Amino acid sequence: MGADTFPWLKGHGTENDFILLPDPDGFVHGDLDDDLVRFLCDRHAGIGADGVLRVIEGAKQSYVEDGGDWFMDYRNADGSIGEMCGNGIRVFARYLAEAGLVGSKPVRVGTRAGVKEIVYNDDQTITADMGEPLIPGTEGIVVTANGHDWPAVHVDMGNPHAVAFVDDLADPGPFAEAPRWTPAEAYPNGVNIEFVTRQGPNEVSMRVHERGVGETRSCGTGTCAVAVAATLQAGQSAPTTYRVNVPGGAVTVSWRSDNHLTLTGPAVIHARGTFSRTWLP
Ligand SMILES: N[C@@H](CCC[C@H](N)C(=O)O)C(=O)O
Repeated sequence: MGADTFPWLKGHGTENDFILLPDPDGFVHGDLDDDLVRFLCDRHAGIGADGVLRVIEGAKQSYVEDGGDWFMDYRNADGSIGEMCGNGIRVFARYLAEAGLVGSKPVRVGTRAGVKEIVYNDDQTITADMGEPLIPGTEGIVVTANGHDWPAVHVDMGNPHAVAFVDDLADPGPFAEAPRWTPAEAYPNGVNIEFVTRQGPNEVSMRVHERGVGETRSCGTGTCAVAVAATLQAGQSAPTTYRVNVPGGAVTVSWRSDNHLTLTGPAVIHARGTFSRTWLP
């Protein structure tokens, strides 16, 4: 279903890359087809990306009650739905600004994990209010990769995360296999797994294996989960601010005293084109 040809753009935030599909009225793509998402994200046969961000006017979508000004319909590269995407929302906000869709009021972006407010900073970074973390438990979860086991902290940022502190970021290995976790019931819908080393009192480095994608160069919700876990690990409490280094760059996460997290980082749009459905296999 959908139009024979449609416009696309590509952008990234700390090299977590996304294909944007402008669909203001929500009818170009109908209910976005998993096969189309997989094909677009394929790095060999398609355009290549970690996920797809469909841009729909908030009032014209029917996925959530409050779609904000603009709704971000996020899909992982395997076609699955992710409730929220912290790098994606900045790239989405960059697209809105460049397309002239932003007024003088802060933009409210609707997601399946609630509405998030966006601030455009003078230094060209973008800040998203990521809302409050849920911390279902800090004990009992173990992640396994490359023959090693690590205890992990469960932090939910609208989507699920398991954060494991490691001695060396090389330890989890090259992720030839997806890391596993126990108990299975902790994450019935799968999980994003972050491996973290502490670099200083307020600085950490991480690698991530994303649910529905594989290892990526960055994960914004993951950086927030990591900042929460690092704060707790250090015996600190909000307000804290962490620099979180990822393979694709660095972001700043603040855990404010009102319990909201803010995520600040870069976001760029770097390619655009027109896609023809006749190219689909
Ligand atoms: N890359 C994202 C997270 C995308 C969703 C995730 N893979 C999931 O399934 O929860 C980010 O920047 O937060």
